[in-house]
Amino acid sequence: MVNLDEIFKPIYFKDGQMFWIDTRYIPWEEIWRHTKDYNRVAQAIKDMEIRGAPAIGVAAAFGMALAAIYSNARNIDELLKDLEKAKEVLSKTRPTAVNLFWALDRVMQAALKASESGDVEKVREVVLNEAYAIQREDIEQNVRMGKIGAELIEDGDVILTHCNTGALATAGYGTALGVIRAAWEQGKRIEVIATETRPVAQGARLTVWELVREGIPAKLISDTMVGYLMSKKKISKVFLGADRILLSGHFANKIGTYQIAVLAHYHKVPFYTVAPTSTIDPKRTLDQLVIEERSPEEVRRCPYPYEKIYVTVPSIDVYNPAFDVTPPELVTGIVTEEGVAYPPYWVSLREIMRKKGYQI
Ligand SMILES: CSC[C@@H](O)[C@@H](O)C(=O)COP(=O)(O)O
Repeated sequence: MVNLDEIFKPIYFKDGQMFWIDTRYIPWEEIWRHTKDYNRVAQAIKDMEIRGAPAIGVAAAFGMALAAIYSNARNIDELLKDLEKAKEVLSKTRPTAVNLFWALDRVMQAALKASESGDVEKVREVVLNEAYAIQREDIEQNVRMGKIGAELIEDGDVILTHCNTGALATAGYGTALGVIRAAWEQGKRIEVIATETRPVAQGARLTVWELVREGIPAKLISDTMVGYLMSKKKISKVFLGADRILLSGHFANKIGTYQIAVLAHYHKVPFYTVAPTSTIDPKRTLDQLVIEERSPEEVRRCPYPYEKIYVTVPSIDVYNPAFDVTPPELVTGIVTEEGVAYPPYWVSLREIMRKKGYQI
C-alpha cells in the first residue's frame, strides 16, 4: 500500500539524505485509492502537501471522485447534495489558483449532466471518469506546452525559473519546467538558475531536485540574487508558471514573480509565463483577484523539513502573501497548449480561449 504522506511530500530527508518518491507522473490513482475521505484531500491542498496550480485542480477532481464513490446517497438528489458539499469544502482550501475552481466546476457540471439519467451509479462513474480526464489532459497539455515553449529556447540559454512548475506542480511533466525539460530533451545545451522561493522554498526543495534528477545543469540562488545576476548578463531568459491569468494578461504567480518581471524588463531579458488554458480565468478582472495570505509562521521559520526552527524573533509581525500579480506590459509571451500568446493579450488570450470553445 502506498503511503499517502510519502506521496504528498515527495521529497524527504531521511538519515541526512534527500530521497525521491520515484515518479515523473504522480500516481493519482494510488492517492485516491488510499484515502476514502475528500476532507483529507482538502487538507493536503490547504497544507500544500499537494501544491502547484494544475496539481491542485487534479487533486480536487479526485477529491470529488472520492465524495461520489464513498457517498452513502441512495438517490440522485442525495448524491448531488454530497457533491455540492465536497465542492464547497475543496473550494475553500486555496483561493488564488483558478485551476482548483475550474476543475471543481467541470466535475460538478459532468455530474449534473449525468444526473439526468436518474442513475446514481452512472453519476459516480462519470465523476470518476471526469477526474481521470482532467489528469490525462493536464499531462497532454504539459507535453504540448513543452514542445511549443522549447521553440523559444536556444542553445546556450541560461534560464531563470521561480517556484516549482515541474512534475510536482502538475499531474506530471510540468509547465515552465516542462518547457525547460523539453528543450533539454531536444539536445539544447542550457543551464537553469532556480530561485530558492522563500518562504516555502519550492525552488530549493522541489525544482532543484527535479533538475538534478534529470541531469539538467542547474544552479540554486536565493531570491535576492536575481538583479545582480541579470546586471551581469548571467540570465538570458525567464520561464516561470502562473496560478491565474486574466484576459488582460495580468497574471498571479508565486510571490517574487513580479520583482523578477520588473528586473527582466529593465535588463531586457525575455520573460515568459507557461500555463495550460485551465489557468486562464475568462471571467474575473484584476480587482476580483484574491491573493492568498498564508500563516506568518512560514516566514518566521525555516521551510520543511526544518519548519520547527525559527529564523527570527518569534513575536515579529510579518507579511506573507503567497502570490503577486505581474502586469502584461512586463510579459514577453504566454505559452499555452494552444500556442504562444503575445501582446496585446486582450486579443491573443481571447483567441486562444475561443479555440477552447469559450464564448467570449
Ligand atoms: C505550475 S503552478 C504555478 C507556479 O508557478 C507557482 O506559483 C506554484 O506552484 C503555486 O505555488 P504553490 O503556492 O506552491 O502552490
